[in-house]
Amino acid sequence: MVLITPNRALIAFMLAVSLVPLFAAPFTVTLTNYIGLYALVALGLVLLTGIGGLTSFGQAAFVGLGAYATAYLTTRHGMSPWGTLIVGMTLTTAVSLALGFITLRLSGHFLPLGTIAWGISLYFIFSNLEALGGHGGIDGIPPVDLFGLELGSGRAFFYVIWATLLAAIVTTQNMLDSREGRAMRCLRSMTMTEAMGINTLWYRMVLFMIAAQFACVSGWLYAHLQRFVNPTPFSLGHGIEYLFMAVLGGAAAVWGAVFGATAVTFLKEWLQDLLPKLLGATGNFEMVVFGLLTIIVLHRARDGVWPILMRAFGNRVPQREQAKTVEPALPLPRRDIPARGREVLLVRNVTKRFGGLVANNAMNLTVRAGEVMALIGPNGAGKSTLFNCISGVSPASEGEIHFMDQRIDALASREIAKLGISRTFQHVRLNQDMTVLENAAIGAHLRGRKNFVQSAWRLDREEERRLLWEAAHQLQRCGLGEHLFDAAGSLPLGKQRIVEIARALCSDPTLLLLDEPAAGLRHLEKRALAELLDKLRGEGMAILLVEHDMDFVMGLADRVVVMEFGEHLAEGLPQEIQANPKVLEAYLGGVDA
Ligand SMILES: Nc1ncnc2c1ncn2[C@@H]1O[C@H](COP(=O)(O)OP(=O)(O)OP(=O)(O)O)[C@@H](O)[C@H]1O
Repeated sequence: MVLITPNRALIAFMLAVSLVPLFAAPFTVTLTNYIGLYALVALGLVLLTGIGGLTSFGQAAFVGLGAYATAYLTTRHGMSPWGTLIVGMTLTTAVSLALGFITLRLSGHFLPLGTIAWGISLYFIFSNLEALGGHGGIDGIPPVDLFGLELGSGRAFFYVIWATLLAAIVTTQNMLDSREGRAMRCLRSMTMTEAMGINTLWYRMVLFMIAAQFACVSGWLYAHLQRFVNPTPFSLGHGIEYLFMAVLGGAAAVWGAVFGATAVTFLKEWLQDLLPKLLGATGNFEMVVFGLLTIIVLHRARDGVWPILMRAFGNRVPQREQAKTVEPALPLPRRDIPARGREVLLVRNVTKRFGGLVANNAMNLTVRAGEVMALIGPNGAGKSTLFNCISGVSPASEGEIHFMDQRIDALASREIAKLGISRTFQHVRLNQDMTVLENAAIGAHLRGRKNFVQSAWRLDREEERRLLWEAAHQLQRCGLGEHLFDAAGSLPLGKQRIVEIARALCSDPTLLLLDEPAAGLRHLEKRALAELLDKLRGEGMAILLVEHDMDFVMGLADRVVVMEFGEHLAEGLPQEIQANPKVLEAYLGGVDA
């Protein structure tokens, strides 16, 4: 059976599309032009919604911005269409960054509401501004001139539209398959992503801006295809239609945008013919059908139709072809290792309150380079809370935390990650759909520099090889060498915890915080983990671990701190702790005493 990979599908699809202007009827050419324009907008929504988990109803307004910018500037000021494209994109950048900066910092419904407000406002601006022609719009938009060739007809302009869409698809796929793309694909797990040093607000802004740019370019193309603009195609209703295209096609699949745009365009044509005949009246009845279909898709096929089609055709790689080898590369530069025995972490009188509950009460702790410190205590003693305070995931209410002589208790978790603290989570936080290798590589994010533009144009390949080589190396050290290309979600939970350790190691940390690393592991796996941690200690790493498996802790830790009810109960060598009556009484309930 011939495997239909996304790249093969892309080539076959583009070949088929390129024949349309040569053989198809004018109506089909027009329809295909519109599909290309819609797909470009839906592609932006795939990034925004499917990848970033953000919803925008305002994409039609960005299309309008691109269309009106060129309509106004070419007809009123005689600018060249290429010049207006730059103006439109600059304007879009400014608006999307401003809108994103205001709404993306706030969680919940602020972005959808903000984009609705933006969509409505712009529509009314287009409709009411005299200079923009009001409801009547602007006509007489000149055709685009390409290398002296005037692209006046739909057939001539066809290739410009589809070449633009192709470039957008390829660059989007490139970007997603990179350090920048991995960060974007993890944006739904904000706590983890920030703890890996990634500025999630920045990446949400970037996604919002890219989606707005795709919409703006679509608007520019639309204006020069139609040679006329009016406010109707840029209304909120059309913003919802774009969203429907992305949801129907598959908001997480780049190809879902093309499929969604094609399906909705044909469906709309068909319904606009059929429904008036059936109902005996005219009106936008197709919108009712789209509304019902959206509910069905969200209920029955949350990932949209595209992944279902791909599975039906035997391809189980949802987004793109993935290489199954890791190319050797130069090792990444490492940070200086502190001298063995140097105090790396100092926790002084840290208190953490959740309302009236005191989860940590005046906790004290030190961890030195080249030692494994275990933090133990019964359930609910406050161990994970202390981890969260140290790593900046949830800041302490009182007290001081110092790392390598620098006070860190007021820093955000991504700033703390930059200094050299990396952690795992009690409840595993991996992107289940990404490969084990990609998940581990998230940990190395801060060791790369290339930005999303460089990634989109594949100018990051050397760095990418080094990052993936590092991720593969750390996974191999952790005993996961044979799982590099498995989806992280396919591994048993115990192994997923080890992936988290490899991810933390990819950041080349000075201090490693491990929250219950041995949970869910079998005996031999625990032994291998203990050997790995022992090796890391030997290399000078400081390790603080929370663990309930006493055999594991007592066999590995240099020192143990015991917590109870959020307080420091005891501290000492493992054998001292095992013999401490307070610990036996309070922690072990005196069972073994
Ligand atoms: N975000 C939160 N909001 C309110 N209470 C919280 C929050 N996080 C933790 N707590 C409470 O703080 C206390 C300490 O919880 P924590 O998870 O730190 O304990 P733990 O020692 O890690 O327990 P376990 O070993 O079961 O993981 C518990 O009573 C818990 O319910």
